[in-house]
Amino acid sequence: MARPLLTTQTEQEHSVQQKTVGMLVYVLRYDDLPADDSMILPPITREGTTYEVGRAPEVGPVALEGSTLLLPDPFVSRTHARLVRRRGADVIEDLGSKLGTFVNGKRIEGPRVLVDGDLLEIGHSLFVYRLVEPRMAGRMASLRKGLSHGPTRTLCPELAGISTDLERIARTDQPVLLLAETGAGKEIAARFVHEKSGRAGPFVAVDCGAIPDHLVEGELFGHRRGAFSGAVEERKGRIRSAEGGTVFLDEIGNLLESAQASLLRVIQEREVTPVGGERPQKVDVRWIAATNESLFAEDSRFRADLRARLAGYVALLPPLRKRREDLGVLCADILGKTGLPSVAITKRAARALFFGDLPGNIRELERSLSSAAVLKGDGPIDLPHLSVVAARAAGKVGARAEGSAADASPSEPSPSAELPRERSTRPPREAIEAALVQAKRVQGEAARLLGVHERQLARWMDAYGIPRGKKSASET
Ligand SMILES: Nc1ncnc2c1ncn2[C@@H]1O[C@H](COP(=O)(O)OP(=O)(O)OP(=O)(O)O)[C@@H](O)[C@H]1O
Repeated sequence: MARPLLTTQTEQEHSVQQKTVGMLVYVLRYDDLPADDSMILPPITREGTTYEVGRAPEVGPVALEGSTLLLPDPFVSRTHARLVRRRGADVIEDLGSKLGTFVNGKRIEGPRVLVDGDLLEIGHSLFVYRLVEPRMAGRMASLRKGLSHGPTRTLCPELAGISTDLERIARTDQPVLLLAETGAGKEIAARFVHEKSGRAGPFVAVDCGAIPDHLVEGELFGHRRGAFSGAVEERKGRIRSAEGGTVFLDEIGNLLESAQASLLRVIQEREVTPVGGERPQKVDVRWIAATNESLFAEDSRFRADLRARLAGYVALLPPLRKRREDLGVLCADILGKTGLPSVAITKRAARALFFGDLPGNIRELERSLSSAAVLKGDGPIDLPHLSVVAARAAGKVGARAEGSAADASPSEPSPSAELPRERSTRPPREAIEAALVQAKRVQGEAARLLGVHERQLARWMDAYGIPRGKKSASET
């Protein structure tokens, strides 16, 4: 008879272990942002397995030797911290390091269960912890440095999954609809599809939100000479310019309703009639559309039939705050363009920039880092060099202090204003269950493992319908 995997576990614990696997990603070092040495560590799948993290004896690349991760970081103690899989959860413990181990900007006092998206600082080295499906965790770990995604790479499991799908879809004629927040990399993804499509024609991007209303149809479909006043010569239009290639309709949600109807006809009939023309012209293009609006909302003014035409494959690209494991690659890509051999950032500035919501996504990161790299002079990037972060922090402080915005110095924002609020978002059910299992169902202990107040844990347990645990270890 086959032996159960873990004979001491209850069924509930076992299912917690099966659903997701922890994936620890070494992201970057504050003292060398463009180093481009991010690495996905093999997942810990067996009970009791441990990683130790310590300082590398010499300067060199980050190295995994057996189960020890060696960081070339002078702020890391020789034996600094340990990650251990215990009762279906991954737990981080400080091993008496000199400078401590931090989760989401807070020094840990004892063992701490990690949950999806946690930001771990060991010395000046930043890690992101993700919970992913076991199959995906294995795949990502085998890639180690991430999956290539156009001109860049990704270590984010969700984006890697989308990127793989996009590469396969690229070889078909299926239209692609990219949904993402502003600056999250829609155009990069669209160019990736074009590159992988093997289509010989050009990639033509059209910003549907930037064309004045009265010019939209002429711009897209072209016009005959004399079609309207000002049409002094014939124009091909953007769609026919992409013949044999790809049309990328950015901000499609802003397209005029009349143009939506014409575009629908073009996609259906595969022919374009220029403004003022009578004879339609055949066109062979691949359609990619993108928007940061919800075209699927009930009150959307976007035509459902056009949406259905464009949505051959729909990709929901994650915002940067959900893929912080890519920060190392992005910093290297962005700072690589500056030509600076090495760029450092102070810990407080790193927290303000990397731990915040980053509503402008990659574009915000790009602008912040590029200008900070100029402003910093010979030293590291510090808070006063991060003008966007500073302005936002000042805005928040101002909003809170009702009319006292002037009190908030834009050159010295409070880093805490940008830090994610301590576990205000509900972790997944399995993380809560794992903490309860680990704490032998003593709620106070489970709350401590999760880094929240006991009352907060109780609210989450109620929301998930998890039965209440024990008030103390002595309670039966
Ligand atoms: N890997 C990368 N390395 C460096 N810069 C990047 C990377 N990915 C994206 N960017 C930059 O981030 C910015 C936003 O990327 P992109 O234009 O693809 O996003 P978008 O979602 O299309 O933006 P928008 O919503 O404004 O149309 C661009 O300036 C782009 O050059």
